[in-house]
Amino acid sequence: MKTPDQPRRSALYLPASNPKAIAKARTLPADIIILDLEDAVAPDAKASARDAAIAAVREGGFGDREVAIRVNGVDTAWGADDLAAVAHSGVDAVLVPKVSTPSDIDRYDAALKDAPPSTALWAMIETCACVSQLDAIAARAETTRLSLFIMGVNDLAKEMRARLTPERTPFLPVLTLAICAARANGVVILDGVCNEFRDLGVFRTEAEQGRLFGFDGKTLIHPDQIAPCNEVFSPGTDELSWAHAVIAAFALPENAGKGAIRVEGKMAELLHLDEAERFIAMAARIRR
Ligand SMILES: CC(C)(COP(=O)(O)OP(=O)(O)OC[C@H]1O[C@@H](n2cnc3c(N)ncnc32)[C@H](O)[C@@H]1OP(=O)(O)O)[C@@H](O)C(=O)NCCC(=O)NCCSC(=O)C[C@H](O)C(=O)O
Ligand SMILES: [Mg+2]
Repeated sequence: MKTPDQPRRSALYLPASNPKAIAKARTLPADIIILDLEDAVAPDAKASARDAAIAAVREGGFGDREVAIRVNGVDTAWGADDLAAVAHSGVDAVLVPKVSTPSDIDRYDAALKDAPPSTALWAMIETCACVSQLDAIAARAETTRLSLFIMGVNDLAKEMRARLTPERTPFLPVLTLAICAARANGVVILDGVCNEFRDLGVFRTEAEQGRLFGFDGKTLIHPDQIAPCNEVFSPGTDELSWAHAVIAAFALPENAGKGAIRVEGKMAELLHLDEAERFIAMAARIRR
């Protein structure tokens, strides 16, 4: 059964116009599968890709993986038909592109008003216009189906006219702002894609940067990126051993009522106890 707090370490995009990729996705260990109707699908294939995505969701076979459909923007030639079709598909989430304002979220939410309550609204963070309104956009999680952000670094690079290098220097402030807005409003947030799908060294470095910044997981474009991504976004052996040590130390009678203690030569506060419990719960969910 899918739960709101299930792991979201890896989210693989695939063009919904590619039946081989859809079949393969059912066998891959990604936590999330995103059937794309937007930028990965050519204009002539939009309508048939929409039908293929809905058919794939209805057919199922994705197991515990969450399945999302990324629709075309509501103001494009295909957006309204995409939204009408996906609203009744029973998909786990509808991912909407190029959100710029809080009212964009309201428009997409209204378009999904007849969808089952289990269908979530996920939003791409990839326009320059959204950057100054990230907190207000994330705050729509309170009043709409919005529950997850995904960074769109390719579109952001295009709009900013920035270069997308492995260090991602021009984007770091936006990544941080988006993470803070998401965290302040209880929204899950996934990092953008790494286009270098043949160089897993570059991919791993970028995934580790995303983990360091605080993302819950990363979006992917190729099956080869799934295993390193799951590894980077799972609590590591060192983190789990530290988490168990913190929990054990706070449980000692001599530490009862204390807010700050010494664990393995370092300070641990009650906030670290929360963090330790989060790691252990996450590891248990991944094992399940
Ligand atoms: C990038 C690709 C076009 C590369 O394709 P190709 O060269 O054909 O890859 P391989 O030959 O290595 O493929 C090996 C097998 O794996 C299957 N495959 C490949 N990619 C996927 C996938 N994403 N999901 C499932 N299966 C996949 C192939 O079919 C081969 O299978 P087999 O023949 O049985 O061995 C291609 O990987 C691709 O299309 N990737 C996804 C592109 C996509 O969806 N892009 C849109 C999202 S990215 C984006 O827009 C982010 C954001 O909006 C932003 O602004 O940044
Ligand atoms: Mg994009």
